[in-house]
Amino acid sequence: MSLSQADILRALELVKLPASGQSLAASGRVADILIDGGKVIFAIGIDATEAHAMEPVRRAAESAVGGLPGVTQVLVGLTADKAPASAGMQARQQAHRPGGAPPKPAGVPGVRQIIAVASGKGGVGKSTTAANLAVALATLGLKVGVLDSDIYGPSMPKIFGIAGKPQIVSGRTLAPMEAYGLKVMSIGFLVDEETPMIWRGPMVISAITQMLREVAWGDLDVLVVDMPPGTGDAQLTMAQQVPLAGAVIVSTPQDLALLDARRGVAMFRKVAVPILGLVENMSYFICPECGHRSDIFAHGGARHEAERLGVPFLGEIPLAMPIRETSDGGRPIVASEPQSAHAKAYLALARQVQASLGGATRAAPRIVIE
Ligand SMILES: Nc1ncnc2c1ncn2[C@@H]1O[C@H](COP(=O)(O)OP(=O)(O)OP(=O)(O)O)[C@@H](O)[C@H]1O
Repeated sequence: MSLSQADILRALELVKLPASGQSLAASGRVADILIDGGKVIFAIGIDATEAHAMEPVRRAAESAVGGLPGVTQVLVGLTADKAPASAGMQARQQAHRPGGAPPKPAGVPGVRQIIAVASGKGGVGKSTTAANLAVALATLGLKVGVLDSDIYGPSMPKIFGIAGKPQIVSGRTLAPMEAYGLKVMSIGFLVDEETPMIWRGPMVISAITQMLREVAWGDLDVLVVDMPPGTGDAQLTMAQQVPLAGAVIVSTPQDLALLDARRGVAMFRKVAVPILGLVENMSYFICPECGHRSDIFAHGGARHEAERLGVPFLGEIPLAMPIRETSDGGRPIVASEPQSAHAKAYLALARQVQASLGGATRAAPRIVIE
């Protein structure tokens, strides 16, 4: 017998909301129920300020539906349609909390620092930079993890050449995959390529929360989070809900990409995440035949932009065939050709990041209304 939406809602009648005692099924908060064989995915709509209070409801909903005959897997996300940056929301938060500051996201046990690698737009080489930066940080002696939260195009399984699915270690906790001495978790391991529609956008926030907190990361010095590209609500909420020590913004040197990078810097500033700096990717081209260097995109734009914005400039990564080939072939260049000039560019970047992390402390996130 196949499962229906009515079956799911019946199971959710047993789950009560903490404040009102109303059943979750009757609350009108259940949305986007997707049934695929024994796999059930749905969302619970929340106000972003309720994320903490509603987590037990999310778990209860998962176990209620998980108990239905025929259900093999359940994924439930808390979705806040709007980033909690509206004036009304802030007023509500201040009314509830005498200090006025929204709660600081809890740290992840065992993980010393979490950094985001972000870009204002897609296709600038954010994931390639994140992967090589992670390997370079490990080369410097740090214990490093990579969390690929790019719901629009998770690329870490490909960049690290990882096939298969993570194993469950206990309850809901997953073991991260491993590659080149790094612990790696990707939304790409968890969601089928055909499934993502409802995960995209708001669902991304609960997906990343689960990947942060329900993965056995063990002891890590740095967790590098590959963010989804862009500066929309999902990214803003993520920047606010992950306890970030800082953000690295990747841009190419063209004016348009730099404009987007500026938006990226503004987004992290809005939620008081320190900007570790700007990286210029595809900065210049060195001809593999003759060694001649060409500044294809008028290189240097990101350095000027960083100066203008008052953020550190972290370095330039050339546009180079070996970077693309190794990245697309599952062998990031810092691991596969560590002596190459290209790998050294990433190592220089990693040294800068390591140095700025030494001093970076996370202020309590504060939403600034402009
Ligand atoms: N410095 C570089 N030199 C040559 N190719 C590069 C470089 N950086 C990235 N690439 C290539 O550009 C393509 C896009 O890179 P990548 O997937 O890292 O970008 P992204 O910004 O994460 O993209 P998306 O926004 O789609 O996730 C890939 O084929 C990658 O191998």
